[in-house]
Amino acid sequence: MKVVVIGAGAIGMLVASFLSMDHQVTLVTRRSQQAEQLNRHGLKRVNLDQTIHHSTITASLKLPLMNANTIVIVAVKYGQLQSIYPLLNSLPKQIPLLFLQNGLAHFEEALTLPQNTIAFGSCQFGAQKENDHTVIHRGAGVLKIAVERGSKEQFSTLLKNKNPKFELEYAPNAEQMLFEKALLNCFINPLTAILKVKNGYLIEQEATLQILKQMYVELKNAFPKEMAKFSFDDVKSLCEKTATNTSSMLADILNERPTEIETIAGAIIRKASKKEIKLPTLTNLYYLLKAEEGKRVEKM
Ligand SMILES: NC(=O)C1=CN([C@@H]2O[C@H](COP(=O)(O)OP(=O)(O)OC[C@H]3O[C@@H](n4cnc5c(N)ncnc54)[C@H](OP(=O)(O)O)[C@@H]3O)[C@@H](O)[C@H]2O)C=CC1
Ligand SMILES: CC(C)(CO)C(=O)C(=O)O
Repeated sequence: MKVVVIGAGAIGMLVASFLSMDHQVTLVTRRSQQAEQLNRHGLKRVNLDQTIHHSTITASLKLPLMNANTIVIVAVKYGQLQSIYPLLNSLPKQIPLLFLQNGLAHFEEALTLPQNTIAFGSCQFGAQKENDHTVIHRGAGVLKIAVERGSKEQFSTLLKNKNPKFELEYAPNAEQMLFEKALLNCFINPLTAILKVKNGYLIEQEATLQILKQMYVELKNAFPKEMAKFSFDDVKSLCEKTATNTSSMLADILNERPTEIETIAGAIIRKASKKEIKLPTLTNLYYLLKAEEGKRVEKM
């Protein structure tokens, strides 16, 4: 089938690289230099075991011609979606869309698009962009796909993938899946971005472990049903599996880009606040991260 991936960042390049092993993939970039690099050198993936895979994909600034057998995957950051919505709006209604953002804010926005089939993904793995044509796989984990509207069948070819290095699975409820992932991101993303450490560091140090534990107790108190799905060991396990990853929020801080703090921690804090429950640890991390983002504005 034809797969169009919009956004050639860490996740877009990793997903495009794995899917190109079975499908015809077009990677839509924002910058012409990146499209040129990808078309000249190909897309290079550094696997978990350090082996190298070269993928054959087409890179382009524009969307390719699509047919009934095309899926569009949106792999830009939440803050960049606003610039993509007009493009998605203009696509035929029959083209299924799959959104791969972390956080909660894109859920309702995506559902206002006219496409018949809208799905959401939850990436439980790490990816790091090394340069415009190289991506590093940082931690094994599944890509969960939940179809919120329309036909699950449109994703069945994609889900037939049997690559053990890149597992895909259906999740029954998109909103729940995104909520659970956002909770997990609350443990890893703000703290790694504030401390400027890789994910694994959080469970190596007693001090950071204590912060994670405190946050676990507070989140469990606020969201007992959702938090019942994972134990503190699951939080540790995600840190362990993605130990060498630069979290997506740390990557934003290091590259002086806006972070996804609002759609991740902000959204969770607001949900708790609606229940009149405070999340002091997460709220402190939220403000520290905002202060870190503010520093960049001052520098300019
Ligand atoms: N990285 C990770 O380990 C994980 C990330 N995620 C989530 O996946 C999502 C993507 O994150 P990630 O890949 O890390 O982000 P990146 O910042 O690495 O990639 C985003 C890409 O989108 C591109 N882009 C922005 N605007 C447009 C546009 N209008 N048209 C085409 N491309 C555009 C950017 O291009 P340019 O470079 O030119 O600005 C960039 O390459 C986020 O929601 C993140 O939270 C989830 C799990 C793990
Ligand atoms: C899975 C994890 C924690 C990987 O770093 C991630 O979602 C992110 O970086 O945003």
